[in-house]
Order: sequence, then structure tokens, then C-alpha cells
Amino acid sequence: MTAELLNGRELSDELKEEMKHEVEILKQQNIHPHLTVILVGDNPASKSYVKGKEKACDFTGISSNLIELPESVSEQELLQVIEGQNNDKDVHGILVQLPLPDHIDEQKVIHAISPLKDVDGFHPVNIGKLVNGEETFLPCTPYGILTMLESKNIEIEGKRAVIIGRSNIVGKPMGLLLLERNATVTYCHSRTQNLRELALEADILVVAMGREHAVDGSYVKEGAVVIDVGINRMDNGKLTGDVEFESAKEKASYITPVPRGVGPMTITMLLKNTIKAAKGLSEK
Ligand SMILES: NC(=O)C1=CN([C@@H]2O[C@H](COP(=O)(O)OP(=O)(O)OC[C@H]3O[C@@H](n4cnc5c(N)ncnc54)[C@H](OP(=O)(O)O)[C@@H]3O)[C@@H](O)[C@H]2O)C=CC1
Ligand SMILES: Nc1nc(=O)c2c([nH]1)NC[C@@H]1CN(c3ccc(C(=O)N[C@@H](CCC(=O)O)C(=O)O)cc3)C=[N+]21
Repeated sequence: MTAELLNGRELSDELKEEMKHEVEILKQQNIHPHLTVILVGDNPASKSYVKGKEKACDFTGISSNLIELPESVSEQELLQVIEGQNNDKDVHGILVQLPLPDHIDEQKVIHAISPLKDVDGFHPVNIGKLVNGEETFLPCTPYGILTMLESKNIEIEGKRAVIIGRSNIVGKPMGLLLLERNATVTYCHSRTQNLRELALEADILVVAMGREHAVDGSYVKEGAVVIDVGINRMDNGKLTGDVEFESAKEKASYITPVPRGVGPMTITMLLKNTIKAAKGLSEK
């Protein structure tokens, strides 16, 4: 079998076109969706991601502002900046770009963002709602993956989903979302034994390890759906995923490329969450 491509870039472009119209209509009702992005330090990867997000906001008519703080900013100062944005009624969404410098407690910062403006879906209140199956802002990467699966009518109910990676921003919420949709979910991580054996049981295999080409075709069951979340910069400067694409695509029914797979969908779902925040809504 040669897999069909799950083209995140293409789907993102379609969704952004729809959102552009939605934003126009909101503006006629005097609702002007606004996202604040806070960037600490000058990590090049973070800067490039933030640029992509700004561009996407511009395209859809969502206004955005970037607050750049020096690497040396104190935790207290950062918390004060967040408080200012929480209290600004014209700001609907707040994103603090991760990772943060070591002297700043990431969890403390996430706690400080108003759950109503938490368009990343990282606040413990929103994660708790996700666990309970209540309405909330869905974390953008898992939400984007779900949207890609739905766009191809890929069945989730009753399927075996194996997630490699258990981070708070990708792996954990991905498993919760699939569980909510009645998949049978297995989490794998660095202490997992027999990773390949477990991966081979997956109908839906989500790889979010941050390890270049750690998974190849020998981990993929014939006909499985392979989602590659990894973003790794190779020595030649190009981006590549956690999955060795050429061998995996020979086994899979669907596969996401890197770049132009999950990455663009993450940004698009951020815009979606910002529009929802502006409308005073969140989604289950
Ligand atoms: N496309 C997108 O939109 C996004 C892409 N990313 C990318 O996705 C990747 C993962 O990101 P993130 O979740 O934040 O990463 P983390 O580094 O936080 O988590 C990596 C996970 O992979 C597990 N892992 C590492 N090595 C192995 C191994 N050899 N075998 C099994 N499991 C392993 C770790 O296990 P343990 O918990 O035991 O340490 C951990 O749970 C990165 O490349 C990142 O850049 C991230 C966010 C969005
Ligand atoms: N608070 C917070 N929220 C995040 O959502 C968040 C974060 N911090 N920190 C870092 C990770 C990483 N992440 C990516 C988003 C888009 C692409 C993306 O658009 N990638 C393009 C390539 C872009 C390029 O060429 O540089 C693609 O895959 O096609 C990548 C990575 C969001 N993250």
C-alpha cells in the first residue's frame, strides 16, 4: 500500500479562508478578535513560529500583537505582563511561547493566564475540562490532528491508537481526545518496553518524540494512519519529522508529511480558538 498524504498545509488554507469570512461577519457585529503573543528571549525556532502565527492572523483579519521580553526578564515581570493582558477586555487570546528560560517556572506562567483567554488550552482548568469531557479550548496540535482525521472521515471509534510521547502539550491531550472519541489508547514514552511491538498494533499511530526519524516503516502496521508531529532541523537546515517518511508511507493508509503536515494545522487551530474566545465560546 502507498499512503495517501494528509496535507495539513492545504487543509489549513481552506480553513483559514472560512475563518476570514467568519471574522468579517464578527467585525460587523463589532467583535474584533485579538491575540496577544508573548515571546521571551530570541530562540530562532520560537521566532520563526511566532512569525508564522502573525502571518496567519493577518490573513484571517485577526489582529495580533507581539510582546517581546528579554531572556533576562524576571518571572514576576512576566506574570505582571500576563495580568495586564488578562485585564484588557480587547484581548481575547493570550499565548506565551514555550519553552521559557530555566529561571521561569513554566507551570506558574500557564496558571497565570486567564482560562477564558487560554487559546493554547494549556491551563489546568482547561486540561481538567478536557479530562472530564467538558467544553474547553482544545490544545492546538491535538485539535489540528483530530481535524485532519475528520477531514478524511477516518474512523476513530473502536480503533487502537498508539501515542508515542506524553508531553503536556501534545501526547497527553492527544490521547485524551482520541479516548473521548472511543479509541482504545496506549501511551508510549522513553521507559516503554517493546515500543515497536506496541506501535505495530496501532490503527492510528501518533509520533511526538522530538527524535529525527526514530520511527520507520517497521513500526507501522499495514493500513495504519501515521501522524508525524515531530519538527527536527537537520544539519542541512531542512525540517524533518520523527517518522522516516519513505518507508512508513509504503505501509500506511494515510500519512502526514513534515513540513506541511501537523505544523500548519497547529497554527490554524490557534486562530480557531482565538475566534471562539472572541465569541465567548469554547469547544468540546
Ligand atoms: N507540529 C507541531 O505543531 C508541533 C510539533 N512539536 C514537535 O513535536 C515533537 C515533540 O514535542 P513535545 O511533545 O513538546 O516534546 P517533549 O520533549 O516534551 O516530549 C517528548 C516525548 O517523547 C518521549 N520519548 C523521547 N524519546 C523516546 C524514545 N526513544 N522512545 C519512546 N519515547 C520517547 C518522551 O518520553 P519521556 O516522557 O519518558 O521523557 C516524551 O514523552 C518535537 O519535535 C516538537 O518540536 C511540538 C509541538 C507542536
Ligand atoms: N505556547 C506554545 N504553543 C504552541 O503551539 C507551541 C509552543 N508554545 N512552542 C513550540 C511548539 C511548536 N509549534 C509549532 C507550530 C507550527 C509549526 C509549523 O508551522 N511548521 C511548519 C514549518 C514552518 C517552517 O518552515 O519553519 C510545517 O510543519 O510545515 C511548527 C511548530 C507550536 N508550539
